[in-house]
Amino acid sequence: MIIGLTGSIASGKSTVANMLKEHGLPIVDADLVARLVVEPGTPTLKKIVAVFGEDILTEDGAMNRQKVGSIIFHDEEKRKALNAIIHPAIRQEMLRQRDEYLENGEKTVVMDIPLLFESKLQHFVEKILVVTVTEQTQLKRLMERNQLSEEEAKARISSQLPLKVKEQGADAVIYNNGTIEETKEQLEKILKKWNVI
Ligand SMILES: CC(C)(COP(=O)(O)OP(=O)(O)OC[C@H]1O[C@@H](n2cnc3c(N)ncnc32)[C@H](O)[C@@H]1O)[C@@H](O)C(=O)NCCC(=O)NCCS
Ligand SMILES: Nc1ncnc2c1ncn2[C@@H]1O[C@H](COP(=O)(O)OP(=O)(O)OP(=O)(O)O)[C@@H](O)[C@H]1O
Repeated sequence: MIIGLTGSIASGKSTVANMLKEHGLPIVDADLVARLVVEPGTPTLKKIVAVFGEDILTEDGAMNRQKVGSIIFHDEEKRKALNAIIHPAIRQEMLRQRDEYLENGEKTVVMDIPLLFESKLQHFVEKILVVTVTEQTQLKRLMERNQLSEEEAKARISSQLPLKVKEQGADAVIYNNGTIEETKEQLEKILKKWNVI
């Protein structure tokens, strides 16, 4: 079974992905893949520089993530331009990793894709698991984790579809406002229902 794990920024996807890892399930992580495909020397980074300019590089030729983030989360056109360059490369590498796990005999693969709904990737997966929180919790956790101002955190949140919309498209929802233990209990119930554990 291919499980699509999604939610929105700081809703708790990585927290749940770690719990899935503890069950021995393989994870294909879109955020990690997004880092891989822009490593220095990659064709994707060259295309990004051609559009965004040399200013977005650090001294050692890597993509300056903070700088790119501060541009794209405040400018929809720039975000679309970045997505158009980087998303095809991310998709290709994610499918390669998924197929490798399946070829190695894994029965279940988890694809952690923050933008599953925004990028209309529902067809990549068989079951959709949405990790959700209230807007208040999301804002608080994002500001704390990334050391962002309220304005910066809100810009990031509003660049994604509302969590309420994602909940409606889910096969199962985990409400991650409570303790980590409560989240773990919800996850285990769902995995049992899906015969994964
Ligand atoms: C903008 C970048 C450089 C910021 O890097 P940074 O290290 O600060 O954040 P990180 O990569 O860990 O992403 C954190 C979260 O931001 C959100 N996010 C990232 N990119 C986007 C985007 N294009 N649109 C909306 N939300 C996004 C996701 O929820 C993601 O989980 C980076 O996120 C990036 O390269 N984004 C484009 C690729 C992408 O769309 N990634 C999302 C997964 S496919
Ligand atoms: N149940 C919880 N109780 C307290 N803190 C939590 C809980 N779940 C997650 N957090 C914290 O909230 C922050 C966001 O969680 P996490 O990194 O798992 O979100 P995410 O959805 O993967 O975010 P992103 O899309 O930005 O990568 C982290 O600092 C995490 O430690």
